[in-house]
Amino acid sequence: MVQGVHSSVSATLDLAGCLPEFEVGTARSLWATALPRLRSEVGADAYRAWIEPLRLVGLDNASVTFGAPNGYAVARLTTDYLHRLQARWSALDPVGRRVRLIVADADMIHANSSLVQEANDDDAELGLAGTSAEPVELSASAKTFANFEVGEANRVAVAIARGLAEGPGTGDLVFFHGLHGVGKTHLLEAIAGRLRETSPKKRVLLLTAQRFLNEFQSALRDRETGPFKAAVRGADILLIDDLQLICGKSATQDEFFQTLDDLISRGRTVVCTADVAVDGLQGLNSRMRCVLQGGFTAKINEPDFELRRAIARRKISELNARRSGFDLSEEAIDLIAARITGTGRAVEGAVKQVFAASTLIGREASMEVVIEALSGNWSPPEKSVPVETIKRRVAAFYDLSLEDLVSQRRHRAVARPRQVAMYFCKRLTRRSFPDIGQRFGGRDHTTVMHAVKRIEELAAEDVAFAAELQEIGRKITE
Ligand SMILES: Nc1ncnc2c1ncn2[C@@H]1O[C@H](COP(=O)(O)OP(=O)(O)OP(=O)(O)O)[C@@H](O)[C@H]1O
Repeated sequence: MVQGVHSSVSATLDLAGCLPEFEVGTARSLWATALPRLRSEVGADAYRAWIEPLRLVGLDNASVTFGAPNGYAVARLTTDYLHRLQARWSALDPVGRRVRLIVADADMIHANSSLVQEANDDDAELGLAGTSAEPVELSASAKTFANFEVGEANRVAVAIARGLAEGPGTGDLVFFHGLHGVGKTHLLEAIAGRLRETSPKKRVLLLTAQRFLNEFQSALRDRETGPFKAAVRGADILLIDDLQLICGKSATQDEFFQTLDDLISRGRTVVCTADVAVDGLQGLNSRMRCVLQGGFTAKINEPDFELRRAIARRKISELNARRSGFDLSEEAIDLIAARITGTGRAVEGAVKQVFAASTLIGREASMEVVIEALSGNWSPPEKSVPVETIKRRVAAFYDLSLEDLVSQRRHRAVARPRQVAMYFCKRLTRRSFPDIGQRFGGRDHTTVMHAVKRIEELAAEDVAFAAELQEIGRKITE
């Protein structure tokens, strides 16, 4: 998994058992020796932004591991600075260990916050810090604006996020909400990553609300809330993910409210996400509700067909970086986007499933492999409806005969209702594209895929058509 972050300048000898003593303490002083040189090589700003936050978190016979505060930092370090880190390290280490980079703590972004500092200091004793340290799958997990696909579903949220990342205002409170998997965390990480580039001096803290809760409760238990408060309130920009997790926890909510109040009154920025809109947050106290309602709010919707295609393409190219040669045809991408009608995470999961299937059998991801891999992954229809019922209800709605609906006539007055009927067959049954095609006058599966896509596009563009679809859907399922 970590191969992606290895430098090519690596020692590949099997050194186990024949190493000179090389303790963690030695490694730390060696790193301390390398730092001034690195600073002069990369310049003070880049040093502060990328290298200074690194912590030595692991050491074995073959490699030395540094923890960076997030996937974005790992990606940036790997592309721009790993060769230098490796060169400096190799010049000092008698056995030339390979330099590896991992995310030391996915929740905490800002390495200079006292919370992270303390964690690193404690962990350093162990040589392998933070049991939570997870190796990073490089391109797949660095969440940036560059790898976040934009469409109607998330355009407003992305514009706000970009604005914050380029230059946060003073005292802004922003609230993003949307279903699980629509990309809220991705956006927060993108904001944090970009801020580290544009404003390396700003203290950016990204926490899940769960982490906020845990840290706060453990501080309460120890009767020592001061350091926790100082760390959180010391942020210039506080990003809190999954706010719904602290709803109903009254002491934590109060603390969060005070934090928010304190930060905003001092012109700092707070960004929160949740899986529902403010009104839907159960157990949120009225003060918090009121404050959140006063901020900027943007909903991130589920992606439409086009956006799902873009996300699928993006995830394919990220996986391609891990196994070159992995690619999918446009037809296969259409199939995924038409069939996986959930969130970005669902699309990503489907692509990964195809990747795993084609890797397992050591074959190209042909259409056959894609269909096979996704067969257990179809989103279940909300309600299973016989194809004949769909055809009859759609024909009745448009005042057409059943024969017209399945005929070869291509006049728009017949072709559009046919597409609508195909769309509902896909949405409300488990039938495959070829099967549906067969039931509409022996048409090809690509015609059905095109129909689904077209209807989704029209519904996104035209409110009246979306309402018409809803009405037809209601008639079919009543
Ligand atoms: N528009 C998009 N472009 C690229 N990737 C996306 C997009 N939307 C979602 N994803 C991907 O889907 C996955 C899930 O996204 P993320 O974790 O950000 O969702 P979330 O809304 O925070 O979910 P949760 O509420 O469960 O935390 C991530 O790997 C993310 O990169």
